Amino acid sequence: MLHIDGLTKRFGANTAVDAATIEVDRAMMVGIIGASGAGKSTLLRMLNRLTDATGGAAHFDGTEITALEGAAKRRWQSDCAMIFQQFNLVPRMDVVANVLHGTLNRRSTLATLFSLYPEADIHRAIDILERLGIAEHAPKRAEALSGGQQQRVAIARALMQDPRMILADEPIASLDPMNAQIVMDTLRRIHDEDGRMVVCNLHTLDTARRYCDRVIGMRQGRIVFDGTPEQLTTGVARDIYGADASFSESATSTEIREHAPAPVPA
Ligand SMILES: Nc1ncnc2c1ncn2[C@@H]1O[C@H](COP(=O)(O)OP(=O)(O)OP(=O)(O)O)[C@@H](O)[C@H]1O
Repeated sequence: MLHIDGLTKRFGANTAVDAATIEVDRAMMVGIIGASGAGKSTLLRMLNRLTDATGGAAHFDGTEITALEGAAKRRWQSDCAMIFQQFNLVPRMDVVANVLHGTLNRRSTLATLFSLYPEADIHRAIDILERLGIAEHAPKRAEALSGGQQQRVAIARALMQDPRMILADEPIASLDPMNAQIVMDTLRRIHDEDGRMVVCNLHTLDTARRYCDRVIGMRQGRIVFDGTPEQLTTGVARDIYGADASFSESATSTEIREHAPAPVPA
């Protein structure tokens, strides 16, 4: 299914991703973890061709995606929808229009210019919003929604493309723990119900353990762990994050906890 072979990206003297090799033979939910700067975003960006690789190759279902150009490259970018930490919605546009944006690459420039959407697409957009539990917000401007709701709109926009793979780059990094859980539940559901492959960059260990079938650990551009959530022990995590014996898992946790009330000023 997805074969990544020696994929490398250099920025000048800095090697952001160093000969990454990953074999995924069936659609699953893959989590990529690692400290800030480990190369997680760069790896995803090479897969959806926002960034060109310096070396190596990636294949999806037999097609060398790192070699695609022109229309074939655009088709692939539509086949692997990307979700970002900052949602990347058009804030002043309503929710439905944001979701319909997911069809832009298969519509004519003229239709896009005049916001002419086929009725079937509008119905589909509403159906997807319903599925994600946010249809009641359809007429609102995106900027009026909470972060968690906005991220679900971004997921709806991705689904509108009917992608073969979803790449999520730190989709919960800007969310509070409650909304983080809703968004991760949504991504997991999409995987379970649609059988779509989901590759998700995550900051936090507990999220990777809880939601992913397979976890890949990156450190300084290299893949230093590739295994099941059960194999991701505290010792392994310490290697991935490059921390010493004082490494504490809670430092990378998004678990929902009761917060102690703030002290009342005297
Ligand atoms: N466009 C760029 N130009 C130069 N260097 C870059 C560029 N993008 C990323 N880098 C560098 O590549 C390395 C990997 O960055 P990347 O953003 O992929 O890491 P990350 O694991 O996703 O980090 P974070 O969790 O902070 O997003 C870093 O050293 C970063 O400074």
